[in-house]
Amino acid sequence: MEFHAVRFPKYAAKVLVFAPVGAARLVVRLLRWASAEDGNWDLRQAAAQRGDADTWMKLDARRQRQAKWRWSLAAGVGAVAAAGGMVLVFGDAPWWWRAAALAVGLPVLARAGRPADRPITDRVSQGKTYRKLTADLVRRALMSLQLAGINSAVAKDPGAISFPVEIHRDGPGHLAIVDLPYGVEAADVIARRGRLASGLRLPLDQVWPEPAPGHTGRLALWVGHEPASQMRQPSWPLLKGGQVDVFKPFPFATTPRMNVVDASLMYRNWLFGGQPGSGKTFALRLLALAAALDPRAELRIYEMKGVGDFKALAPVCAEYGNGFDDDTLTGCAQLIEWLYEECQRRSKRIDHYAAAGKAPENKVTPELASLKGSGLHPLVVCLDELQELMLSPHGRRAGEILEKVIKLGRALGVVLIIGTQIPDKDSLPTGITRNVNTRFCLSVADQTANDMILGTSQYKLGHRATVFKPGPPTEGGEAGWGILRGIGETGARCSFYVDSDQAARIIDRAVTLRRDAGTLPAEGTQTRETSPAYDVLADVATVWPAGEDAAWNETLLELLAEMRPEVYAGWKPAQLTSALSTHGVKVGQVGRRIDGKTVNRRGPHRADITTAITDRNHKRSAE
Ligand SMILES: Nc1ncnc2c1ncn2[C@@H]1O[C@H](COP(=O)(O)OP(=O)(O)OP(=O)(O)O)[C@@H](O)[C@H]1O
Repeated sequence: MEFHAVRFPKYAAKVLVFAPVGAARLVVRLLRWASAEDGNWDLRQAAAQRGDADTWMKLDARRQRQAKWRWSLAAGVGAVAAAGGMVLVFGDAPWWWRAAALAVGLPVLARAGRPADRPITDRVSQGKTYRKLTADLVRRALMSLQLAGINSAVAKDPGAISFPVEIHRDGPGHLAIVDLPYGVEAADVIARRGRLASGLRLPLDQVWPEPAPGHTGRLALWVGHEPASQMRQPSWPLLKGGQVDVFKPFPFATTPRMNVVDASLMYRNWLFGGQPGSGKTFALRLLALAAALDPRAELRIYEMKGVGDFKALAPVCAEYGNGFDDDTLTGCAQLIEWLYEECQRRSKRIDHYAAAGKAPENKVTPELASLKGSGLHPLVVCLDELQELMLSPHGRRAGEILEKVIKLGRALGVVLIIGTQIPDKDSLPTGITRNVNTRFCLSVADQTANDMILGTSQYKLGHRATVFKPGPPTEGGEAGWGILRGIGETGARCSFYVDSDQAARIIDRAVTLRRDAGTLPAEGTQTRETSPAYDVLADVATVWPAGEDAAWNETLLELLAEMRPEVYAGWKPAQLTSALSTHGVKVGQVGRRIDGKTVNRRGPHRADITTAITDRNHKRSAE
């Protein structure tokens, strides 16, 4: 019934189209019948071909006799129909008479008018498999999972699976809240989503088990009327128009029930993880597009896969890098260093505004973000495929600094958005994972990857992005689907889909917004406001203590700080070690005799510094 109810407007339109055709057809049929031509047509034809005029005359006389009464009957029917029509149209019959006549008459006419192969109503058997969720069905499906805990409990007590709330309609589907037998966890069921779907005889993406609040044995099983892949996700509400305020929520994804989930950028850091084809880049790009639609937000993007998924955004970026070559990775590492300095600059500015009473809680406010010259405008930095940087020689230091930036940046208007394919601890330092507050885990291969992205124990709690199939929906995959944690309740979400052409059109709008606001970066100028430039190799060589083959980091730092306090003041020895290591200089133990005793501390050898400088000069002249 419900199936037909939703299709009523479609049926009504079809009826209106086919009814006039049907009326004409019926009139033609009536006239043919009245003329009685069809009755002995074949016999008359045969007689005519034989030249048997006598028989033909007899047959035709018979036809005429028949036609006579049929014509009178047809005329009668015509007169009654015409009179009835006149009364309905011009008479003072009550409105519901007319409505009833239309309700009965039009479908009859439409039935006569429709082509034989196009029924007015859709056949239910052709529709999607729709199954009203009943307690019996859920029980049967749960039993089919072959979970010992469920089956043995139900064998003893058929009421071991209970429903604290009656199964009810919830959006375009039904929701069953299920209390599983004692000791069975909702997570055990969620891990067997495929079997559960089989038990319900439904496609996988129509069956959405999730942990329900209350206790770990409580399952929220939502079953859609249609598979998610067949439900048309609405297009991104910001596709055609609109602006974003990064301090306010904007649409980001939909739930399986097609409810819109809003996301926000300010005071957040995002981590996107997933295997190739999971839709990670598209989801991350959606956030970048949203940021582009706030003309105050400065965008800096590095995509280290090198395919140019973010190229459309380049015109609005203050900095954009694409690739995994040495230069791009170095650029990204320098951006991270710059971010850390920027955080320090911003925290001084915040102090200044806090003292003036303009930054309560020592946080960037929308007012400060909009204030030209405050230096506290939103800064959105996207680093996609971060594993490329982390696994490069820049990785260690970049990881350390990025962790600091994540910790500091949130209150300072710096939003970091990170995407990675490989979330192991070398590709994504745990210091970073621990400090992000919003995570979107798309299809991943295993529990480890799941928990690296979503956080410890999430897999155990039933938040499992392993259930999603990678690949675009056109090929049966579930790209765009993932578990979103940190915004509202943790659960399965599908990010809005915006293809590259649409992205380019959105950026056209963003360019206009930024041109009007005076924030469009001038073409070809990728600027970073920086501290005075420094070259650690050259600086170390300059301050090198005369006559020494090796020197302690501490000694060097003292000399460096004297030479360039604005750069080196406050550096820790480990910082010098890692700065030198990015240039290939190894820092080892250096022994010195102090008060007659040998003291070992870390430091570089002069020869290594000289070699590194020579190598660099060679490389530069080769380029
Ligand atoms: N939300 C979505 N809805 C529908 N299709 C999507 C969605 N997101 C992505 N896709 C499709 O899936 C494909 C893969 O997406 P994407 O390139 O973002 O994957 P990825 O996880 O970044 O993969 P890789 O790591 O290889 O770059 C895209 O070509 C796109 O067509």
